[in-house]
Amino acid sequence: MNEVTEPALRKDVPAIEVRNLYKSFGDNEVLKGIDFHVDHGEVVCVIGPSGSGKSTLLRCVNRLEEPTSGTIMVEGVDITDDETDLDKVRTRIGMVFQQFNLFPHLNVTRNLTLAQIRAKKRSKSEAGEVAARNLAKVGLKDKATAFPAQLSGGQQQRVAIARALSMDPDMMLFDEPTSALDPELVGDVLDVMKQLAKDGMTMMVVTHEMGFAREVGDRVVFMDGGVVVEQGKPDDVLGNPQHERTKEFLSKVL
Ligand SMILES: Nc1ncnc2c1ncn2[C@@H]1O[C@H](COP(=O)(O)OP(=O)(O)OP(=O)(O)O)[C@@H](O)[C@H]1O
Repeated sequence: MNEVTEPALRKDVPAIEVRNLYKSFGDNEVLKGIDFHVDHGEVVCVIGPSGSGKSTLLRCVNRLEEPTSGTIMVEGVDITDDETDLDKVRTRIGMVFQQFNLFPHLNVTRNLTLAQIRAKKRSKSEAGEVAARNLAKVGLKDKATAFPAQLSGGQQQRVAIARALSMDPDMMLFDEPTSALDPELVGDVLDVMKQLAKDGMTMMVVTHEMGFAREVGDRVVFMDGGVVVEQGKPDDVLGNPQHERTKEFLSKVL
């Protein structure tokens, strides 16, 4: 079986580039002209109040939501163009959700190998090797045969990260990956994400973890009311915000 290989990664354009993006759900205009980008190897943390459109922006980036208008380029490919083969682009994007979305009836290894075998056409043994390598990366080598229900929420989220990594993504999107976790389990997941960032992974992280944004983010983007209000280096946006809306939000969360 020949593994499916993807076209070469374009480094001369941003990993993600969003231009003038609008998204409405019925009468509710949630994104109102967003310009946003993530460079290769960059960690961009998107923060903002509940309902500001952070998750919707992230979900538009791999077309889990269809934008109302605007352009989204992923590694130079226009994913808002109807002619684009979305599946090919999606395989380059690893996605981690608030709810871990593991298959409950499959053990950890099978959770990691299923998509590799189906979408990447890897053999079972090859997929198993990749799975083992990524489980080791998230510190869960000893859980290969466990079922999701036997794991803590933090362990399940680390399995979800390992599953995404097993598809060899060029970039990872995280949608509030620690929001569903008990506080004492959050650190282990953030540590795995920190290591990924150190290894050079391109990351877009929607998060309420301001400590993570400050320590790990290369750039922080503050959204409110469906627009990007302010963005810049974490120490600037979080430590010396320029806009009243940013100041007001940070006064509540820091
Ligand atoms: N599938 C959907 N159908 C209808 N409305 C939606 C849908 N998804 C999101 N919305 C609405 O879009 C708005 C923005 O939601 P979104 O989840 O993007 O915000 P958020 O900034 O990520 O908030 P939170 O931090 O609470 O997750 C909300 O008013 C929400 O109700």
